[in-house]
Amino acid sequence: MVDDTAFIFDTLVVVGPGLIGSSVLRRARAGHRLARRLIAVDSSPAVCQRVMELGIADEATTDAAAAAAQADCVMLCVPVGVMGDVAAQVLPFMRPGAVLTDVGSTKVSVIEAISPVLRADVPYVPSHPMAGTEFSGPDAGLVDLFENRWCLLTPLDNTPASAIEAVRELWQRCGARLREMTPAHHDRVCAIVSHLPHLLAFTICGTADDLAGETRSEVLDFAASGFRDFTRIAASDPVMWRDIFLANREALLEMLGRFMEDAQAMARAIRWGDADYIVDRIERGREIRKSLIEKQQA
Ligand SMILES: NC(=O)C1=CN([C@@H]2O[C@H](COP(=O)(O)OP(=O)(O)OC[C@H]3O[C@@H](n4cnc5c(N)ncnc54)[C@H](O)[C@@H]3O)[C@@H](O)[C@H]2O)C=CC1
Ligand SMILES: O=C(O)C(=O)Cc1ccc(O)cc1
Repeated sequence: MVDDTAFIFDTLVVVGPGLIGSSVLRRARAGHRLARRLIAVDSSPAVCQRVMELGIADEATTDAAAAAAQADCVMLCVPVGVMGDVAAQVLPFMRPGAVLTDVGSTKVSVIEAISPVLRADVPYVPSHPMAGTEFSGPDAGLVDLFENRWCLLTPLDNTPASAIEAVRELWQRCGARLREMTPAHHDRVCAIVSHLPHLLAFTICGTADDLAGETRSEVLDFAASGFRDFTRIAASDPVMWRDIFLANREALLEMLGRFMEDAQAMARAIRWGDADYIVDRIERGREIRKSLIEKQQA
């Protein structure tokens, strides 16, 4: 049991204090007893400087090894494509018993990338807060980003219960609700609820942009009619989403295949005037929206 009147960790090191990392730092700064001391690590000196200007860490450095040596917990908040490299930079310097965690949007590939450099005396708890925005960087963080949102944990068979409990407590103090699942199940779920919607948003914006001249300017002028909601998601960070698509290739392609079949079925219903099919599909969409509102996840 974690003592809920004490800090969970003495020193928390957040590697990659962008949208997600800086939101955790802001939460820790706001008196939720995540950690007594906060160190931010980023490969960009400009990000380190900004973190200090924002006052959301006690220290900000590009020296991952020196920070890791002081950590009771290292949280990796970098794009999923560099998780393995960054883990290799911090793990050799971590103290025995310190906890490693990450916030990556894909889990099988991140665990595969980190596993070869893992140490038996450093427990690793993979996590994924299901909360975010289309913005990036340390200025984009929000103290209440995780409030009432799900955070998914995908512990390994040998992850000690005490480390899982500490990471659970950290997310709970960020306001999140916790669920545990296997990494493979996580990746299938996220492929349909998060990764495919982003793929569709990027694609529809590209399709609209490919339309010639006049029509393109009309897209911008009259976009309020549905298109606008896609553009918010399509404004997300290219490196982050490139990495997610490549990392979750199999599950994403499976969900895309199913979607394309269903889109074909809709096209067929429209061609043949199958009004009942069309209405049924729209009603299912409305039901899903209604249940999200009821669950306060809309
Ligand atoms: N943006 C979102 O809505 C969500 C993102 N995630 C995951 O969280 C992670 C971070 O995403 P964001 O906070 O959105 O990204 P971000 O772009 O806002 O921040 C990432 C930070 O990592 C730094 N960085 C990149 N490579 C590095 C390296 N090799 N060494 C040290 N620092 C490095 C960048 O300079 C940047 O400051 C990603 O793995 C993403 O999949 C998870 C949930 C939601
Ligand atoms: O901004 C949005 O709509 C998001 O979907 C944010 C988001 C992005 C990536 C994740 O892994 C989880 C949440």
